[in-house]
Amino acid sequence: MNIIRTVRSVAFSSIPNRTLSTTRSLSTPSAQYTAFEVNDKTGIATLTLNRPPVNSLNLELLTEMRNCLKDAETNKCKGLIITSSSNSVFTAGLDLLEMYQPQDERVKSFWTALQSMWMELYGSKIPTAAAINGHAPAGGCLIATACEYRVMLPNFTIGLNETLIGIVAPKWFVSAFLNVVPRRVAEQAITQGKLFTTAEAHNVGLVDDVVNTKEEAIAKCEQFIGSFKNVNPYARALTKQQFRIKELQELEQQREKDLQIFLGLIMQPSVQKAMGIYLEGLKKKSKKQ
Ligand SMILES: CCCCCCCCCCCC/C=C/CC(=O)SCCNC(=O)CCNC(=O)[C@H](O)C(C)(C)COP(=O)(O)OP(=O)(O)OC[C@H]1O[C@@H](n2cnc3c(N)ncnc32)[C@H](O)[C@@H]1OP(=O)(O)O
Repeated sequence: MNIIRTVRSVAFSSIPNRTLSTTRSLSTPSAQYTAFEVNDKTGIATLTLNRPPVNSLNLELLTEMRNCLKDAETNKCKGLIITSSSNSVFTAGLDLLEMYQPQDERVKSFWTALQSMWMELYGSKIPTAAAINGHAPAGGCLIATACEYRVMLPNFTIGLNETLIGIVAPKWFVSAFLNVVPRRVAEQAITQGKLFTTAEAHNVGLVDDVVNTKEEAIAKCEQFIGSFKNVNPYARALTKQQFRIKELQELEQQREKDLQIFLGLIMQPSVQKAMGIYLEGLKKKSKKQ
């Protein structure tokens, strides 16, 4: 079996030491917000998001994620699992501070990094799975729906809630959502900015399974990835591509236009105002806790 040696990781205290002796993780100074480990026995890579308190996706985290995804594919990992080091948040979605009163060059790099990360994940040749061990609003849901399989822990929420913040979920956010949820359910939910509870998400097919612990979630993801063990990886990748190529090509061809639409929307004074109020509300809530 191909033993994977090139991995990125950071040492951080919030993740308990794995007892699995076959998991290899090397430290690289550039990885600040992610841990990337590959199990030498199964060949499955795990990418753990670790940007406390809520894994909000800023430019650096998005860039690290993309690098890990590339590494997993280059090293021919058997599959990739995405999870979080937090006990309550998978990811709170895009870092609102990147979009609120932004700096011109940084916000452009930020959106470009999001596009790149999504294309890498959505178009990944290897099987991908999300172990959703906490809330997954907006960009969190985007990451989950880009994967091929989702398992979630109870009593959390997931969905595209952009309209509630006064922003619009871009077309590629919606198309990935539509892959897993019937059109009518999707239209209603996304226009309402609905966040589904775990049970509701399971009911509409937004998540495939519900389990009680993170360990069980990882095991389910491993099981999903293991289900391809007798399938030719090349044939699998090309077949997956047939399902996903349209959205990937669309975004690839429209990247600049998508960026300009994003900038045009978030720079509108009414959108900035709505985002400011939303952020204020989050901060007040956080102080009360
Ligand atoms: C014509 C049509 C054209 C269409 C074109 C479209 C163009 C594009 C438009 C733009 C699209 C932009 C897309 C955006 C997608 C997103 O992902 S936006 C982000 C959405 N995220 C959320 O709404 C989640 C907000 N957070 C929460 O609900 C909660 O934090 C939580 C449930 C995730 C966790 O709760 P809890 O554990 O109780 O933590 P808190 O106390 O709430 O938070 C702690 C701390 O974190 C800050 N924070 C939370 N979320 C974010 C975030 N997303 N970004 C930045 N910061 C965040 C929060 O303020 C607290 O901070 P302090 O400790 O008070 O400093």
